Amino acid sequence: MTIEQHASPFFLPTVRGQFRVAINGDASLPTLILSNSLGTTLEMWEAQAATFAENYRVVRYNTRGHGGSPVTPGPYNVDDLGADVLAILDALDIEKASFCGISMGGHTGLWLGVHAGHRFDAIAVCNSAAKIGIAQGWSERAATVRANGAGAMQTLADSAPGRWFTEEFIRSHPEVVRLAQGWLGGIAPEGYAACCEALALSDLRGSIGRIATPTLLLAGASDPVTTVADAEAMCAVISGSKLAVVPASHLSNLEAPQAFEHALATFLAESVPSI
Ligand SMILES: O=C(O)CC1=CCC(=O)O1
Repeated sequence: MTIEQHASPFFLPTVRGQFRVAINGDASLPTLILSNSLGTTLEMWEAQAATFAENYRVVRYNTRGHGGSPVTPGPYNVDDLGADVLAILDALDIEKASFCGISMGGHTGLWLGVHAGHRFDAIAVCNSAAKIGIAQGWSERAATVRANGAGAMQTLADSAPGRWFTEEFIRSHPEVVRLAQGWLGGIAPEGYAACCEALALSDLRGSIGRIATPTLLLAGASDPVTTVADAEAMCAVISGSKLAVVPASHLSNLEAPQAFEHALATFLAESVPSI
């Protein structure tokens, strides 16, 4: 397929189904692919797409189960989520890219570093961990969502701000908080539950030491979900990796976009050839 600018999301056919994708930036630039967190959509990267499109062809996609991407019956596993990224790159004829994912998206980035590092110049793992949360918690959340459908998504959206943002940000930026809650409220229950199960099943602690691609571990100083200690633990075992801590909670690209973009831009400039 000829890669053009698709600033508005479109449906990209791949061997693993049709994914909702948006592309910003000139086709001659190196590719940066952005991966969303659980319960959000590619719209979470609006600010970063605008910033990084000056130097990169920015490809955003919705993870399986989310916002127009395939909602196949679960459970999913992280192999599915990683293979989807490779299918999207293949469908766009992109041999090599840089990757930035947040939370579940960052966990997918770790899988890509372990299993397909040759396809990436650089991998940024933001607000994430080699094992996110505890399996039982994710399995229970998946079961609740399956049992209660749209009502459960609304309940999760109501409680999301405390998991995603600091109290100070919730007070000062209610419009951003409402926007993010709206993304979660619109996710298909089966897709959300199936991704919870992927997080329940996945434990990459024993394999991330094999990552040889330049890796950034970006943490939010006030993140209660995936902590600075989680990022430090990954940094200790991924050879040559870098650590950055930004003043934010879990959705740090929304809460501290300037600090997030500065850390990511610095890392990419050091890691990506010809930038
Ligand atoms: O529970 C949440 O909403 C936070 C979260 C954990 C993994 C992820 O992607 O988001």
